[in-house]
Amino acid sequence: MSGHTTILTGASRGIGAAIAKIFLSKSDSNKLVGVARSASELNKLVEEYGEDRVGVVIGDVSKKETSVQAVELAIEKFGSIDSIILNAGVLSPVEHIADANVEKWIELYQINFFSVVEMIKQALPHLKKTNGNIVAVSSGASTSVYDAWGAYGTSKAALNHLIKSVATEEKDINAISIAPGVVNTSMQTDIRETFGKNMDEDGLKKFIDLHKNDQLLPPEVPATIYANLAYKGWSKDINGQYLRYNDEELKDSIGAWYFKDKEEPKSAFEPKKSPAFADNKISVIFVLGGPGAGKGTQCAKLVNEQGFVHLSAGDLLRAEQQRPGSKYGELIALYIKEGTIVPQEITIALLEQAIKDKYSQGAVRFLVDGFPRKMDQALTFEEQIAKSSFTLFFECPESVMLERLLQRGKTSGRTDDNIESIKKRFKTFIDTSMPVVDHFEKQGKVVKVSCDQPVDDVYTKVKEALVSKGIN
Ligand SMILES: Nc1ncnc2c1ncn2[C@@H]1O[C@H](COP(=O)(O)OP(=O)(O)OP(=O)(O)O)[C@@H](O)[C@H]1O
Ligand SMILES: O=c1ccn([C@@H]2O[C@H](COP(=O)(O)O)[C@@H](O)[C@H]2O)c(=O)[nH]1
Repeated sequence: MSGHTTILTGASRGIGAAIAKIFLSKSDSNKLVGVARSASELNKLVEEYGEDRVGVVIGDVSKKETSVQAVELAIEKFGSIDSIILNAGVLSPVEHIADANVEKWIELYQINFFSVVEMIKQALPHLKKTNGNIVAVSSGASTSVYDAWGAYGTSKAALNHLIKSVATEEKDINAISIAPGVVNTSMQTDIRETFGKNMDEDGLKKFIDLHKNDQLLPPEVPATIYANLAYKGWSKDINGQYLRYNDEELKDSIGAWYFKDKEEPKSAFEPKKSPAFADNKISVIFVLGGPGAGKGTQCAKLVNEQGFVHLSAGDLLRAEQQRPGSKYGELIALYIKEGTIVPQEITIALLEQAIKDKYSQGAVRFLVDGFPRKMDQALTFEEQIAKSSFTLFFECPESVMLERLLQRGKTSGRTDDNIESIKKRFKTFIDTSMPVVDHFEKQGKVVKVSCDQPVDDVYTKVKEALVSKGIN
């Protein structure tokens, strides 16, 4: 039996579910034993990747038999264990120490800490044979105090120490503890809706604001780091350490793709930087509409007849995905197939470069197609690159878009022109992209064109829309 086998706890939701998918899509020879309390999501993994690559253990990680079963299953089914990813964890009880219900703290420790000791102990003899990797999902709360998070924070601090200890005691294995950043999972929903009542107002507001300003990380971002670490390992000099998912120290080990500056969210009092193309040096029209509405088709006509430069964010991402040596390739592929929005840093960097290249060749009129798809992109683009003149929005019934995409899928070769991805893209469009259209509409900067007609009829309306905005 060959390939890399990992055991992943907390595999059915949030970061764990994303790690499972990313790990399994990295290589057809990767195998996973997923551990979770509920079966449904793990069974979906079995359906998608096959019984010969996915083993399932349904159980409570705080029970010894769950770890024993996971290790036994990995060995029986796949023959070895190359890594374990210790992700299962709970946040509750969120309460001040003065009010501590110690029984509840012990329950939390059973899950967040003792289950990890047990799983490491059970897997260790097998990990030693493969010089395997132990990757623990820690938290920023292990080193910083968050109000009323004493139980969780101390358990994660203990986890960091455990990882350092095992890396020191066991020379044949590697162990590392990584904090995932503030991630858009059900834990954040619980903080906002339930646990927050015991936190002080300022502490809770930070989380509410991150959510409101669309600054929570998609689970795929840290999940990619965890999957890569488990799969590829890391350099000796960081073995045993606690790091954040975007720390520079990880860069060399995994060629990671997502390293944000370590700066905190900007203060409201900081002076705003002006965009790269201030003072109307260029004109930018955002072209938005549902998947398959016909944005690309109409943009192509405008390029031919009116001399615009057409930049499709989707095309730029697909080109970056294909570019040999791209460190973002795998990540982009995953987001596109899932119909979700690639982290803005990647897309905006690609767009900025493309605009600068074209500008240096004399271009000043840009159609930016399929962007911004998310509020954070809209705000960052207008702050850092250029203000948009307006948004051309294509309205189209979903049934028509579906038909067009399925038709296009017969020849496009796109990984997202299939019914599963299309459904996800429609959902992302409604949930994530429509708020951008609403945002610009409130500023009186949206022109709508209905596009459920033949291409040339739509084009006539597009030209009228441009004329209404002073463009001939
Ligand atoms: N008005 C139209 N009538 C019929 N078919 C159309 C029309 N406009 C576009 N199409 C076809 O529908 C498909 C989707 O069009 P297009 O690629 O332009 O959409 P899009 O909005 O850019 O899609 P995506 O967001 O997925 O990139 C294409 O195969 C195109 O030929
Ligand atoms: O700003 C963007 C634009 C696109 N994406 C991703 O690409 C696919 C395909 O985009 P098309 O415009 O249909 O070519 C889209 O579903 C997203 O996954 C993105 O992340 N950010």
